Amino acid sequence: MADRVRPLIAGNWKMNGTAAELPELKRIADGVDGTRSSSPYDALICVPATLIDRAIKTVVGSPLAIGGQDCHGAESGAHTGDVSAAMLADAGATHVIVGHSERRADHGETDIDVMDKTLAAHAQGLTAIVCVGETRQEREDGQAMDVVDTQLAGSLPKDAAPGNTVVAYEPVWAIGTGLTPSLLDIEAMHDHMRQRLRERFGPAGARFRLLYGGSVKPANAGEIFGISSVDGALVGGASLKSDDFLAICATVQAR
Ligand SMILES: O=C(CO)COP(=O)(O)O
Repeated sequence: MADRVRPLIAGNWKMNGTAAELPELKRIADGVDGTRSSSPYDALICVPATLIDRAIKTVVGSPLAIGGQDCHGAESGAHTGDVSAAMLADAGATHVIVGHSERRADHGETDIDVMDKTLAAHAQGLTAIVCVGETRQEREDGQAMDVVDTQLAGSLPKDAAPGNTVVAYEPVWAIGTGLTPSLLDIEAMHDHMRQRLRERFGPAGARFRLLYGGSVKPANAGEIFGISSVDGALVGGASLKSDDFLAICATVQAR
């Protein structure tokens, strides 16, 4: 336990959330334990870019951090509709999700794009949460680890370090489906990723936080956090409800 990495419970609100949901965010902020230094875990909600500024004001004084869900790889310029890492940092975000499978699928983002976004995040002092994960077909074909290896190698820049980068393993087929890999499969993938990070980053590779994401709920969080190579979760649907998100946080504390 003592040598375990400090857990991070991160919520991804995706394209959900307007001013009407700020009271729900406040309930999460009020329910997250302790102060940043006394809490046994870090908690984060990644809200839509339009809500970051108001979210920061809503959670002020609580240990809950606020992040964005994507950033452009460029510092600024002619990219209509995009948001830069500098804009997220300016709004008060401390983290940003990059390479989520929904962006890889909906916007054709490649590993090179994800690496650029990660670098852009780092340049602004943001922690990048880099998402990787296989499709159902890739898992059925026995390719899951190869796919994740390629994504990790291609998306993580040389400057990635435990202090500026978190890796989230999110099997595409587990997202929003209620399906999850077996505990043994999650453990095998996380152990495998840890090994790859050690090979590439040396001793620092042991300290990157490795999150699991995909249908994490209060009912399964305890057993998932029981896996020693799982350092927290990236939670979608259940992060929209304060009761569910806080119940997931409570299971981390109990592990
Ligand atoms: O995509 C996810 C988090 O980024 C997971 O979403 P769900 O928890 O809704 O499956």
